[in-house]
Amino acid sequence: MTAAHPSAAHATVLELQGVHKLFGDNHVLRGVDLEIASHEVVVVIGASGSGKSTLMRTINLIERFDDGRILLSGDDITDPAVDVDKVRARIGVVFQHFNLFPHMRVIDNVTLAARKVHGIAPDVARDRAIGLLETFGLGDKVRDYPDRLSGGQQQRVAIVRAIMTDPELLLLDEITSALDPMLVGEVLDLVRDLKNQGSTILMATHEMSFARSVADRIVFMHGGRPLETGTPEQIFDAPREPETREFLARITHR
Ligand SMILES: Nc1ncnc2c1ncn2[C@@H]1O[C@H](COP(=O)(O)OP(=O)(O)OP(=O)(O)O)[C@@H](O)[C@H]1O
Repeated sequence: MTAAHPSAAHATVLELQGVHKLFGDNHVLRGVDLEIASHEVVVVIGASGSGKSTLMRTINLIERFDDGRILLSGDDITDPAVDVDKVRARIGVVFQHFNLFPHMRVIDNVTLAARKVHGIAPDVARDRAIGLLETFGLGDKVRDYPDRLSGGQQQRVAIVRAIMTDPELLLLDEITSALDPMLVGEVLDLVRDLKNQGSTILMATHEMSFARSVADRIVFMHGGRPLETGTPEQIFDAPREPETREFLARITHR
């Protein structure tokens, strides 16, 4: 397995410049600067409430933010004139809760937004969905309803849905937090497959061993901004900042 490493040869997919977000007087994001290169897997770690989900939701334009800029492959997606649906077709998102429609079969869950929001022709969407479901071991679930699937299978379906538009960036927000521990591995294996296929991924997780094995770069969020960023070895084995050391000691002993 060859890990993708950020280098000058890789184009920048995502760039955050001084992003601030407040909920009332709760100043959650305090000037976040972050760059992600093409094919890079960046994992965001940090204490509960440090703003990881808010960061994800801000990038996908679910949360309005208060200051700063976000560029996607050089395009300012925070310009008020942007077409939000077009931006969202370029960013795949998976949340903690799968949010599949219970009354729709897997194939329809996977193709719905691609057809209705992103304008992909129904037969093209269907062929692509079946191909992806087969690739990720869900080929026999195409016509099932979500309640016939395990939580891990449902989350894999949600990931397939997120990559239907072949997005430039995939945001994965605590995608294993709601799963039975037995089912976490199959979902993380799919993320590993996506990395090996060259996806560009920003992921928030509490799965530290996965972060260590898959991330090209770890971002430690603290005090509303990335306090420390580095390779997994730098962050987990030789953190510079006392806050990083304290966080890691706490989760190790949990
Ligand atoms: N919709 C909202 N309205 C008001 N406050 C919010 C909202 N969403 C998040 N917050 C606040 O923003 C802060 C950061 O929350 P966020 O969910 O981003 O943290 P997190 O790092 O993802 O936490 P966790 O690891 O528990 O998922 C918290 O203080 C939270 O209460």
